[in-house]
Amino acid sequence: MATQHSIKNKTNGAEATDSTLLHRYRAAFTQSRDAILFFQHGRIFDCNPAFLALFRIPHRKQLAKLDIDNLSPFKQPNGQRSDIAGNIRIKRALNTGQAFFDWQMRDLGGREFPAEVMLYRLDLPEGRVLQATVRDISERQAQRQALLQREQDLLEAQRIACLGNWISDFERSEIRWCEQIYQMFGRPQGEHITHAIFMQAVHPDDRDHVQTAFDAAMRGAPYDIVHRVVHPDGRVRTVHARGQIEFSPDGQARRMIGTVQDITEQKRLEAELAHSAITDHLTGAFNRKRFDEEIEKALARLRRNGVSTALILLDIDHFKPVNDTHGHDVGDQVLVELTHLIQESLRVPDLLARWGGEEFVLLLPDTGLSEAYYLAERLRQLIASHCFTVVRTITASLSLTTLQSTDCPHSCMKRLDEALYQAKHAGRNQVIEAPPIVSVCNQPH
Ligand SMILES: Nc1nc2c(ncn2[C@@H]2O[C@H](COP(=O)(O)OP(=O)(O)OP(=O)(O)O)[C@@H](O)[C@H]2O)c(=O)[nH]1
Repeated sequence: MATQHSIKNKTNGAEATDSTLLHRYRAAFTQSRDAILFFQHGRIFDCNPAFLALFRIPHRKQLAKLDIDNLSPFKQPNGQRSDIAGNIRIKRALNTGQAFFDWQMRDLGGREFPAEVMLYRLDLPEGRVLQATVRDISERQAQRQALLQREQDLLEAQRIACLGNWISDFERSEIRWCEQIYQMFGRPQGEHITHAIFMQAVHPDDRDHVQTAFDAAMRGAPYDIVHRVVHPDGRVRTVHARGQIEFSPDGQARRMIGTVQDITEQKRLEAELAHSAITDHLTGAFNRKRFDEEIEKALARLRRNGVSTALILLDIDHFKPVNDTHGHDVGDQVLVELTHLIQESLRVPDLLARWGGEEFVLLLPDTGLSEAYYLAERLRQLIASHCFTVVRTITASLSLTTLQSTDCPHSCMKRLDEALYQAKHAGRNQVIEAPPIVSVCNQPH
């Protein structure tokens, strides 16, 4: 008795479940937001409301007149004819049971839109039919397009800023560079980059510096370094790299993520600025600022190591008549020519500065009085024998001295000035040695 009752319940339960399921399937079909249709031999014989809405079919009765080809434009965006390309996919679904693809659709109002299509073959007692699920992906594509556009904008901004981004993946032992960095490093796009290849591209003189910064970054310090890179063709660029290590929860360094900026041009401008700050614009000789720095260093060297430094002061004779007779431009030209003439006679450590107007000063490290006299005399003769543009002949008067440990810049320049005055008074075009007196410096400097 008990067994009979239980079978009846089971039977009732099974009947109830089937009808519920049918109800649910129907609801899923009619309420689905995806457009679903069934077709056979190109004719649609059933669809859900989402399909009618998506393709703007006003009434279900119109389905009878509708061919599956009416739902696509004549050609797909890749130029293929929709009917031919569509048939290939239908055949694939019939043969293999399914086919998934992206497709350009067209509704009855003529609006075209991209869609994702899933075709399933259904083997029904009345024959093989195809179920198609069509999903409008125009919004997704618009989002993808916007994302692509943003990526391109970012790349463009990075290009303008000469900036690139990189990831050093320690787990895979590789470095991933953006396009920009391959250009910055002069490497072929897409080359597999390892730490060793990166270090090879770093200027040999900067490698230790980069490795030290990298090791510090591995201990958690920010990676922030300026270094040079050498292109395979030998060109050198200067870059500013910044990065930060990412650690896993157990404290393992997983990867370093960062940026690198090409600052070659900025460095060139800085160097140009620094150079112009210590250079006389007309002649290209150093200016007084640079001379003042160098004389202080020479005095410090003398006091520390007893290294002798000589100074020569040079003043063009009768320069005023040059300007008065030939004009200021010719006077300028004489100053430039004279500078080149002197510079060609100097050693690398010697420094030529324009002291003012038509006066120049030479600082000669590691030079004694007799050597300085020899150079001064040589310069005097060179100037007197040189044929200057327009003016042809000019002469110069020179004085010289060596730095004394009790000197200050002011005292030795005073000594030189006095000796130069004597040279002028003695008839110009001559060299006078300033007596090496022990000076007491009371001038603030
Ligand atoms: N063209 C040109 N002339 C300059 C420049 N700086 C100074 N001078 C000129 O140099 C001349 C110097 O004249 P003075 O100080 O009288 O000396 P000098 O005529 O050379 O006579 P001595 O030094 O006594 O032999 C002046 O005419 C200045 O105008 C410059 O940058 N360009």
